[in-house]
Amino acid sequence: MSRVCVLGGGAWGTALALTALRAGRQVSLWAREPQAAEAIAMGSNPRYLPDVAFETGIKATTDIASALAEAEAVLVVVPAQALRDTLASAGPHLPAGAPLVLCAKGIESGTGRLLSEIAAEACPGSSTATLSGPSFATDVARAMPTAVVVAAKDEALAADLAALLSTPTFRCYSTGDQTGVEIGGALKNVLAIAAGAAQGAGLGASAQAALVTRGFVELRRIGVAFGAQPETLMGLSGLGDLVLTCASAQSRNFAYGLALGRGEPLAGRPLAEGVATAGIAVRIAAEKGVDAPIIAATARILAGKLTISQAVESLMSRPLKAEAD
Ligand SMILES: NC(=O)C1=CN([C@@H]2O[C@H](COP(=O)(O)OP(=O)(O)OC[C@H]3O[C@@H](n4cnc5c(N)ncnc54)[C@H](OP(=O)(O)O)[C@@H]3O)[C@@H](O)[C@H]2O)C=CC1
Ligand SMILES: O=C(CO)COP(=O)(O)O
Repeated sequence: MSRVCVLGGGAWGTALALTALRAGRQVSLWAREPQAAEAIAMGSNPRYLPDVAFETGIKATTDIASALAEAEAVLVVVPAQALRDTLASAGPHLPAGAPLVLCAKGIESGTGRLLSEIAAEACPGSSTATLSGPSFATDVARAMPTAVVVAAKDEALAADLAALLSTPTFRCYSTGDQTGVEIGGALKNVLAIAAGAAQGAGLGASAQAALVTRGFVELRRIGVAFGAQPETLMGLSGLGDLVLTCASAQSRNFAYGLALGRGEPLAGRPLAEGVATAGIAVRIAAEKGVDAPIIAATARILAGKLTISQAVESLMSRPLKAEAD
């Protein structure tokens, strides 16, 4: 494999296209807007990576068929809720045998499908992998040291894709636990909103640490209920990404929570995947019989059904029991 196509010209799509370029691959990229494609081809992405100038060499286009032509691997880097429609557009042009590498973090809000399940429905002939882990697009675009994981049920495919995308500054581990990697990436976004809201509401550093730690327990419980391996949830794509995004306003999910906690306007903010994932995560947890009170409280706050102080009161007054986890 040496020809990589990236679907999506946002922050993460651009950063991953640059990584593939730096790994020595031929890289095409599909963006919806002509200005975006032109800028990326010329070494900038003013809307999504405003402060980063980068090398040229990405063949960016608004023509999805030409972007996909001859691709040997396809990185799908549009928001989770746009994945199904994007794959429907890409499907007729996918080169035979090219795996889909799913790079978004979320769960489909209407159906509860994981992203690999959406891909299996939309492109039944394609194999899929998931790329996830603690990695801010600006860091990656600037070639700052970063480690992620590529997961596929076919472990040899995961290892091949990890080798395809690794560079001296972008270290890709590989695993066969795709479900574990997907769950970690989706749920950490919800918890990052909660952590940002706690900070914005001035609840203090002790509350913040309790929230992240007990939130991780909920992420792990849900992951295990899906059959994920606990080690995966403890790894880069679970705990690692949770730690990153719950501690930095560079995270759009954390920043969304911060604005929420401060009572600032939320309309028009950058993409925060956790907003669409929170409600469906609660439904999934309930279906699996998993107790997830922090995720549930976050969803209710986002839906305007609970204030942050009511959420704190309800979480702090839950009956204490000996916690096995
Ligand atoms: N940014 C980051 O640091 C990281 C992001 N991710 C994940 O990657 C995914 C994408 O995030 P990111 O690139 O940062 O997001 P951005 O908001 O930066 O970019 C989103 C991109 O998707 C396109 N897009 C939006 N809606 C649709 C749609 N309905 N159909 C097709 N394309 C659409 C946008 O195009 P247009 O401009 O035309 O609207 C844009 O190119 C998310 O799931 C995120 O969680 C993962 C790791 C790191
Ligand atoms: O997933 C990310 C880092 O690993 C990016 O987080 P945000 O989408 O919250 O910015």
